[in-house]
Amino acid sequence: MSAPAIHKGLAGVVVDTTEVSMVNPDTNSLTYRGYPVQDLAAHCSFEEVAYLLWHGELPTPTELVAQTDTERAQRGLPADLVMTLLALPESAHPMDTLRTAVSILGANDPAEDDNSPEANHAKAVRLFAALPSVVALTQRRRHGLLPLPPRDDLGYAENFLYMTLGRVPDPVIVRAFETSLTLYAEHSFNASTFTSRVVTSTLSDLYSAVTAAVGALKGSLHGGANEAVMATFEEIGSAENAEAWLTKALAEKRKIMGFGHRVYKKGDSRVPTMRQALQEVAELRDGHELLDRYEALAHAMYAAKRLHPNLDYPAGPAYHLMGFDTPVFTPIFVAARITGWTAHINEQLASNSLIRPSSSYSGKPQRPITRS
Ligand SMILES: CC(=O)SCCNC(=O)CCNC(=O)[C@H](O)C(C)(C)COP(=O)(O)OP(=O)(O)OC[C@H]1O[C@@H](n2cnc3c(N)ncnc32)[C@H](O)[C@@H]1OP(=O)(O)O
Ligand SMILES: O=C([O-])CC(=O)C(=O)O
Repeated sequence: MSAPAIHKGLAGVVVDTTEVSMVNPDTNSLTYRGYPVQDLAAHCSFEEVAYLLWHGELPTPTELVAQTDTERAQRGLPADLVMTLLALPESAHPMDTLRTAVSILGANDPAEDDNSPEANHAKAVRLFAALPSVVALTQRRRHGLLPLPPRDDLGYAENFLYMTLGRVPDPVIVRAFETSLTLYAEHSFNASTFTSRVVTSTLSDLYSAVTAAVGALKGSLHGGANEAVMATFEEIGSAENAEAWLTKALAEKRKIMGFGHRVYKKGDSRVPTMRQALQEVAELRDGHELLDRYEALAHAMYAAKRLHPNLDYPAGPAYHLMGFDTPVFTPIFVAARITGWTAHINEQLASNSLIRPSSSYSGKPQRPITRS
């Protein structure tokens, strides 16, 4: 019997179809429900993008108002959830706090085990509404500040920034932040989305699938890279050090976070849009020196390994200049990706098959128990 082919990391394996988004590395394009992500970032609010991912079409004004009303009404966190989150150790990573918050929101939802599309859509909007409050709570706690109540007179991105930073920043910052949310919202069968689909395929509940997806996104080979990028810029110190820093890091066989991608081998389709947003934030926030480090490392990396930046590379420094602490970068990614994850959860349920691949055994041959 010949040994089965092993698809390590499932690289290149097509496991299902999806109507949610298409990543095309040949044309370097990404579409959500058929719309190029760059066009969505330029012309639509993040709330409209969320609606599109969930429903397959952009909303009419009436549909958008209905979704907005539901979302704004659920932005606040229940007091007992706030108490529980504040009881976690101060050293807890904000991704741990967020993962715990999703789990508690699930335990408190009487419809947790209702897997109908309607019930799961209601849960998706509930998490979409609540997650910015959790992210804001974690950042404010790091500075000894109490959570701020949400404002229902502000759009999603503005309110997110207001609750975290304590004020609505310049419209340039709001727009750049909203762009990042749209770019982060969805990316086909990436590791965290696939995780959510694996959990869903067992007929578990949406909150469990999202909790698991948060865990998958935390890793530095996936969403955690946006935080690791900032650590890299701090280690480098200044643009002049970038090349020498990289030579040493590569000699030590380190992975350089924010570079490379499983699917895009000629560059990440989202990077030019986020690089432009970073530029605008840097101009407003005196970020030229950070931009110099960004360019110096990107050039050195291309020269050394022919590897391009992925979305986490411009997003990390952009969030830094907007005023977010590095440990809340990946939680922001969660708040955006909740839209894509939940669209995939309902798609998985609509045509479910248990996800359970096979393995090739490489352990000891069968043997009897022998005791002396
Ligand atoms: C939003 C997102 O999640 S985007 C991804 C964010 N993650 C990161 O930025 C982490 C850094 N990047 C990586 O580790 C990888 O590029 C991944 C995990 C994203 C993709 O990995 P894979 O598709 O498995 O690519 P693979 O690891 O086969 O890379 C091919 C070669 O390039 C090297 N390589 C790829 N990325 C990097 C990197 N960032 N730094 C150094 N070397 C790298 C690999 O070591 C490998 O070299 P080898 O052939 O000598 O072993
Ligand atoms: O697609 C991937 O493997 C990772 C990624 O870029 C994303 O999830 O946005």
